[in-house]
Amino acid sequence: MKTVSENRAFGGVQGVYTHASQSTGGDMTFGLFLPAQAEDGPVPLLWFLSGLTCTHENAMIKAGAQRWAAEAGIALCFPDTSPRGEGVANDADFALGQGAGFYVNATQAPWALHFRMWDYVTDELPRLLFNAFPLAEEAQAITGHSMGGHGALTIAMSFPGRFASVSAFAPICNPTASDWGRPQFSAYLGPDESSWAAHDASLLMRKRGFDGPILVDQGTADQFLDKLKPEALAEAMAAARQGGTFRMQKGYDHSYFFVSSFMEDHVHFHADALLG
Ligand SMILES: N[C@@H](CCC(=O)N[C@@H](CS)C(=O)NCC(=O)O)C(=O)O
Repeated sequence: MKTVSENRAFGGVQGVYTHASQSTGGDMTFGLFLPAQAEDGPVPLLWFLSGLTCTHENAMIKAGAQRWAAEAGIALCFPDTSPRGEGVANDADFALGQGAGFYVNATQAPWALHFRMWDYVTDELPRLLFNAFPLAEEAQAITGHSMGGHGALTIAMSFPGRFASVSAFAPICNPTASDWGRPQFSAYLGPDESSWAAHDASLLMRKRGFDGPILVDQGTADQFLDKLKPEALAEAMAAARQGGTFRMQKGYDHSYFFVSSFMEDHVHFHADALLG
């Protein structure tokens, strides 16, 4: 692992690191914020998974999470959203290929070679982080924006007991029924739609739900509402009798102005679950 940069922030350190990844077969970059409390021992970890077109950097510099995480004594990890590089498959559509890994393990050519973001985020990167940094493996929570909200929700429901809490900002809620989902799952996972269900938060909600608190925020003026399908997740939560909070935020769009507006609430929500 190589250090790209480390900057003092809110009494802690915002770092950026690269490492050779086995799951994606190339170098991967991530951001990690360690609060000052990490100098005295392991701290809880909140994952932030980002959306389409994002690298590790967008949320790190625009979501405004560090201030609240520093106060709560929680670390933040900002993974990249896909493998990258010249030898890595890509597509002219910004919603497929580099910057659009959708947090799945691709099984289809040409994607299967590198696009293994499920393994990367749920297995390889956690192992690396818990070995290299003062982080408490038993105290994890997860959040994300848009495609990253989809990743956060599907990962949280797929690993019962791993995450104390899950939240999402404008998540892609029902990708198997959306233009943000169907083309990508066809490309990455192939035509057999039965393999898609494990990556649809609304279907997982009806099947398993999440054993812990959930917070979802969605702007009513989001330009991508027809693709995000918040109603599918809200209906699934009600049908599954899932405890949780689903908020429609009047007038907010899809941007990081929306994300940063509600970041304090989300970090406090996760801090309550992680620290009691
Ligand atoms: N570039 C796309 C929009 C993609 C987009 O809004 N991406 C969101 C996540 S789904 C984002 O976070 N973009 C990067 C940023 O705002 O920093 C378009 O023109 O329609």
